[in-house]
Amino acid sequence: MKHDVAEMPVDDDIAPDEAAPDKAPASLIPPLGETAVLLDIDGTLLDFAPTPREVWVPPELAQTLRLLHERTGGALALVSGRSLNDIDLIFAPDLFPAIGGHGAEMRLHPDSEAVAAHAPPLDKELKRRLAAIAKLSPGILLEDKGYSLALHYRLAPHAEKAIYEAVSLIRADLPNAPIEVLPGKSVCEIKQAGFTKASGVLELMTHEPFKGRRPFFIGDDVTDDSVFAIMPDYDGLSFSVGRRAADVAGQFGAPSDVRAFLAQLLDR
Ligand SMILES: O=P(O)(O)OC[C@H]1O[C@H](O[C@H]2O[C@H](CO)[C@@H](O)[C@H](O)[C@H]2O)[C@H](O)[C@@H](O)[C@@H]1O
Ligand SMILES: [Mg+2]
Repeated sequence: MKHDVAEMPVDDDIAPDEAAPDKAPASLIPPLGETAVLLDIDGTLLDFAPTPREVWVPPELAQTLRLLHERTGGALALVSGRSLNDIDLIFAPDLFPAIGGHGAEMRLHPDSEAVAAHAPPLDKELKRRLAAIAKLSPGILLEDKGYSLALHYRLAPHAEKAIYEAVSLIRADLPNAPIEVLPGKSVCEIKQAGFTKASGVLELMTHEPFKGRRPFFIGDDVTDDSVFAIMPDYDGLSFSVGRRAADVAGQFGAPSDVRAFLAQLLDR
């Protein structure tokens, strides 16, 4: 069985588009007091690692994020497919405002316990059926994010087709289930429908200190396209990483370029 086009996985080794601006000049970004900094995590701030738990936050990046958070008056948010809990563990001891789970969760202030949840958890029985797909091959890793379940195959690339086929069969069996399949980088994720990174950002931008600012967003994956699409609504800018994308103001080759760019914003 063939994958649906919408379910096709994404290659994380695509060369940057030669035609797109290959730099994101810091001069495009408004003064830090007027902008909101919105950042995807994996493949944008952080280099890919063999497994989700093995990512590493360079100390220089942590310091850059702290300073940007301070100098934007708190208007810096991480916008990730990861759960908020996971984001906090990765960046510990730092806490940043964040949208987690592809828009399922949001926390506005780093010192706030309040997390707005925008979806019920994925059905338990469905999760069990999806989890059984991991039995297809050693190396397939399960990541349970509550609102979604991710099947990672970076360590079992040969299993990609079989994973998507097995997921398609389960979906076909549940035509009315409010779920969708998100293809990612060596990952097939099944999530509740009804929220996206963009719906999370739309809500975030209604709150202080984000409200009224000109945001910029940097992201690497197809799940980031929904946020690219809404940046013009705020007179904002988008930048992609390692891939071509519509309507971006520039693109970075790799996360190391993004880290250097963010550090540069502090020197202006
Ligand atoms: O939206 P993001 O912040 O970019 O998160 C996307 C997914 O990132 C993580 O998986 C990816 O990164 C792992 C660590 O480098 C890598 O091993 C895996 O192959 C990638 O797919 C995370 O585990 C997912 O939950 C996020 O949705
Ligand atoms: Mg990413």
